[in-house]
Amino acid sequence: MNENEPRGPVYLSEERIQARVAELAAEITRDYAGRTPHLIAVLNGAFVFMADLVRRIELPLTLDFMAVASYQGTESSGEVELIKDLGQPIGGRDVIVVEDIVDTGITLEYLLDYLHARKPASLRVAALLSKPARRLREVPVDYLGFEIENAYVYGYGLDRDQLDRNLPYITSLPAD
Ligand SMILES: O=P(O)(O)OC[C@H]1O[C@H](OP(=O)(O)OP(=O)(O)O)[C@H](O)[C@@H]1O
Ligand SMILES: Nc1nc2[nH]cnc2c(=O)[nH]1
Ligand SMILES: [Mg+2]
Repeated sequence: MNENEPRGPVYLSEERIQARVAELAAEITRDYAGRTPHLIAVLNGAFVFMADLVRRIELPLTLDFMAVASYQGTESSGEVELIKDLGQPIGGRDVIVVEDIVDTGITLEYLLDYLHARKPASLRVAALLSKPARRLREVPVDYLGFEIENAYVYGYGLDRDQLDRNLPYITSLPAD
């Protein structure tokens, strides 16, 4: 079998992802006209989405990365651990948090509390994927790529036991 063949159903093709990322970037470009947004991606999962998104935003911008972890394998531990803090202050900045997926919402809730306390001028969220069926915390997503059903997905930055983050499309684990 070809190593690059999808293992499960292709959930979202590379073409669909790229088209949607371009739409989100156009919305951000319109909404932040005249400003210099500061994008903060959440490592590791959001690194691919972040790289594609920023290259399509037609504005001056700055960016940073934070790292948190709450998942072991495919299950959330329910506790968020800060692994890498902000590299630059965000006081007075127009911050956009960039996430690959909002699942239970626990990670995003933690991040929004953490960032809000540092007094940005504004704070919004861009997430490629959302799984509303799994939500345990109510969290805002201002720029959403796709709402998806309750399946464990991977590829395009998202991992399957740390592997497959490099797939250019998104696929899913077959149901048990
Ligand atoms: O809404 P939640 O249930 O909190 O889940 C979403 C978070 O889980 C994943 O990250 P993970 O902690 O697995 O680390 P990773 O980004 O390094 O894959 C994903 O990238 C989100 O950050
Ligand atoms: N890779 C991956 N990470 C997640 N973190 C929370 N939900 C998911 C998911 O569906 N896939
Ligand atoms: Mg993550």
